[in-house]
Amino acid sequence: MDSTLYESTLSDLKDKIKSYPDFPKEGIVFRDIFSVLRDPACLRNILDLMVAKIELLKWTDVDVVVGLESRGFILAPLLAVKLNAGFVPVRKKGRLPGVCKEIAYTLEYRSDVLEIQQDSIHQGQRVLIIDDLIATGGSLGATCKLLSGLNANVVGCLVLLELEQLHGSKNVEAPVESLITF
Ligand SMILES: O=P(O)(O)OC[C@H]1O[C@H](OP(=O)(O)OP(=O)(O)O)[C@H](O)[C@@H]1O
Ligand SMILES: Nc1ncnc2[nH]cnc12
Repeated sequence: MDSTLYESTLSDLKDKIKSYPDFPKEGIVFRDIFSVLRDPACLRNILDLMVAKIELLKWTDVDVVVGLESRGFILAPLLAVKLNAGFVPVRKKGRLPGVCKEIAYTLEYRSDVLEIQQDSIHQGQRVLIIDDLIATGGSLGATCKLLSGLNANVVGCLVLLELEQLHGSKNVEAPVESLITF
């Protein structure tokens, strides 16, 4: 994709993302990806732009795409198909059967526990982590730690939106890239 088209498509997407002040708590400005996903052209553009970014970063050679529950589950499997990779979920505690590894974490507006199935990734597999958004980096940081515990080779994390002022990538041990910053 040529760089002028890339930039204008991103700028158009950014303009269409709706923001909700004081949701889900006072002081949080909630950036709602569903306001663009419902538009078929925007959904297609998001996918194309994410693939273009992955190609630019040379992150294409991956075995597994990991997605974070729940909004990460929308984009991760779509990208896994494009990259000819498998999809592995990281879920909130108590939802995955079998032996799981867990980690407690804090995000912009609450705390929780994340889990991954122990047999879902093999030692040395190349992993790309996908989520909709990075705020404090709590969720992606915890996911990287879970994957380190499975001896995975995390190539990087790609998100659609980054909340720049929170400097979330500092809390993530793998490289973090985003398409749109607020
Ligand atoms: O960088 P952080 O501070 O960790 O925040 C980012 C996370 O917050 C949201 O998840 P959340 O679990 O709140 O909601 P969801 O279940 O709708 O994805 C979002 O989808 C990211 O995963
Ligand atoms: N400000 C925000 N908007 C949407 N999702 C979020 N997850 C964490 N912080 C968020």
